[in-house]
Amino acid sequence: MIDDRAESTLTVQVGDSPPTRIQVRDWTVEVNSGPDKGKKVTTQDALLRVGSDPASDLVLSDQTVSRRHLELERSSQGILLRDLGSRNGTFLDGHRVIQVLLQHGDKVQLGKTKLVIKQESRATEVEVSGGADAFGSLVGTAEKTRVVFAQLRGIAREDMNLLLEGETGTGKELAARAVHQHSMRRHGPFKVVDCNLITEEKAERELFGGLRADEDKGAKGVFEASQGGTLFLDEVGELPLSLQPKLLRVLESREVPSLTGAPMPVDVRVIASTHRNLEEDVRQGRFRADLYFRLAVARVRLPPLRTRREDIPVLAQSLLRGIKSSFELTPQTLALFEGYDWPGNVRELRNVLERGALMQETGNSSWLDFMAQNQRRPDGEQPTTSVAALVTNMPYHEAKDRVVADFERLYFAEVMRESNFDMKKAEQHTGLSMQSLYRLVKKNGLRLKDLKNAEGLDK
Ligand SMILES: Nc1ncnc2c1ncn2[C@@H]1O[C@H](COP(=O)(O)OP(=O)(O)OP(=O)(O)O)[C@@H](O)[C@H]1O
Repeated sequence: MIDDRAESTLTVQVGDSPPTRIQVRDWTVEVNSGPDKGKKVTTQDALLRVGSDPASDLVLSDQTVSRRHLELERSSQGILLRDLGSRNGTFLDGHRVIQVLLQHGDKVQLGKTKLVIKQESRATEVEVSGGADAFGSLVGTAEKTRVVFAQLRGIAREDMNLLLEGETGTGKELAARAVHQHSMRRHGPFKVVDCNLITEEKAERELFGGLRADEDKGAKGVFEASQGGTLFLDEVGELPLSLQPKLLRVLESREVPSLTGAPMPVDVRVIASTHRNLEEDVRQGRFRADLYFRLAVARVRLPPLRTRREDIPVLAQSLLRGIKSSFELTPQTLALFEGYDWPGNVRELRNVLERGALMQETGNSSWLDFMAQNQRRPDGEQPTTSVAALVTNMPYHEAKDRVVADFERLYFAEVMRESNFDMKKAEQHTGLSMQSLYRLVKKNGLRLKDLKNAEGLDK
């Protein structure tokens, strides 16, 4: 449907404007009534997820609340609420809302729960680069991204442990590498441990060292191998509870057992990552509080790509350079990318570009086709559909709503861009009435100021 032949190509310069200082303000979401009354979260993060899923930032026990019910995003205009296809809906002043800009003090109803959203007066000033920015191999241009880079730059200089939070594919491992490269440990080793794979038996041998079998005598534990450098504990929330005290002991004593059993000092900075809400895991007894505080001396949250769409052009350019493809990005393609939600974040964008480059070579250029085909499991082995990847762990109605919402967003983004936001053309193309079209276009977040010829509407 969309012609991907290049009309113009886009180039983005990194670091081309002087730095500016911006204020990052705290904001609070508090449960005003319902089963979790009194529970609250205060944050400087750009995004806060609310639901009954334990990975949410505000976890509700209210059974009428969906697992992924809504998300709140701080933007320059205020707090933007997005219902994530919840089963029982989200209400503001008695009206069901899909997406709405909240005012300070607004009360939002979801199930039996009422939330109040407040902007706090406390603010921190952060110096960020102007324009586009980079930190190690991470690139970005959105203000949120530049704030994250400024935080990481500051933390890299200090020798403290760091916890990186964020959804899959948001760049946590790249961020850890970049912090290492910008720290005084940069000439030392950078080692990665995937905590998903650590079992009790493996932990003694591979993680902490000591107690090695004869055939392993020459092998070092990973703490010892990271001596003078950085150890990245990927998905630390998956570390079995039984091993957590051992890790805590090493972090506190800065020693691991040597071959002789005598303690050996280790000088290692630990950076951990998680896609979970570890604070909630601590509350639920799934993660030790003392270990959490040791790891999260500094904490940085990498925002999902859907909340920093301005990053997409510069990211796409940079990823294409990495793929070494001659593939050209047209404004239409970028517009389509910017209208998509990227549940797999930057990794998914990279996969789409790799697939796009391949499809271009084979003469097939339908973006919709390959956006739909794009969803594969992170290990890249077992092909699956976008639908299955997103929703298999949700109840049926929630899953269905979510899939329909995703389809609508993609469909209307493409139709409106193809028709150059001409409502009459879009009406003919979709076969919908002007009223329905208008409602669906608006619901799916397309900019009203771009719409043309929207006559005959009963607004
Ligand atoms: N800001 C960025 N700039 C450039 N590339 C990025 C950026 N963020 C992520 N990427 C790309 O996305 C891929 C995934 O990043 P990374 O492995 O660091 O994510 P992650 O958050 O650690 O994911 P997971 O939690 O699934 O392990 C990287 O290989 C890189 O290509």
